[in-house]
Amino acid sequence: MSILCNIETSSYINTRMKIIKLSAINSTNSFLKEMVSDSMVDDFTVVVAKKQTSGRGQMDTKWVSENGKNLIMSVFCKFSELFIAQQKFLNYAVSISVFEAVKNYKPPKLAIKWPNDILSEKDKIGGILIENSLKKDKIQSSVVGVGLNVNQEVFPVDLPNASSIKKKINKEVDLEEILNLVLQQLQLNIQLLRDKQYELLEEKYLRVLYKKNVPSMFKNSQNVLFMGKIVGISSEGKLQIELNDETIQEFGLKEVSFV
Ligand SMILES: O=C(O)CCCC[C@@H]1SC[C@@H]2NC(=O)N[C@@H]21
Repeated sequence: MSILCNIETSSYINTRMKIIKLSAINSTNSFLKEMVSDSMVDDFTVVVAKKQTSGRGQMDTKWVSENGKNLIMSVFCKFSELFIAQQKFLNYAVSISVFEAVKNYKPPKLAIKWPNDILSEKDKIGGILIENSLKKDKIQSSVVGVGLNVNQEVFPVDLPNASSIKKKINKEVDLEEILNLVLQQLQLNIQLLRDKQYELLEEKYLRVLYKKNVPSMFKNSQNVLFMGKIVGISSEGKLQIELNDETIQEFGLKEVSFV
């Protein structure tokens, strides 16, 4: 694999976790997926990069991050009993982990915006891209990608709501420290998932969900504005919004946005 020449270090941070540090890569998710297809990967292998040349976000967007300033990482997780229908709990476990790690730095109004954006105030400081390998009705394994804006201070003008922890707390954050916090949290919450602690994961997620129970303006896929409040997540992982007439409607990822 030609990409292996970028490896800076490869070590174990504890008995369970192998960590590969790269100076540059196309995408840590793509790199790990390639390793998985070559069967080179143990459970909880972590890939961290200083820079991505083709970082990927949700819904075919790009994830751009200034070289060496932020956390760019992917983790490989194996599952034996996780059904595709339980995907939302994996999403909860990962979002909660990033949230809890960032919480240590006390950025203002930290929240998870459904499904898995990390916000401080109204600004996005982190995103998550989970790519699954499926067999029949189960998730066999996942590559969990996390992009967290840590010390970047300047963002492209076309991303007015992008920010970083440093911008929010006016202090530089140690990248190695926050990496370890995210990994500790991931080990904890992925274990909860493997232990089928679904109610606990849902409770943790809903407690910090952005605008939960707060009357808000939304836009549907036909660009129609409407008022409502988020009341929960359906069993299929859709956003449940209570409308003014007290009916509850469910929305998939492409079907609704905040205004
Ligand atoms: O759109 C989003 O909010 C998700 C962004 C996820 C970005 C991370 S950075 C590390 C990993 N590698 C990628 O190419 N994407 C994810």
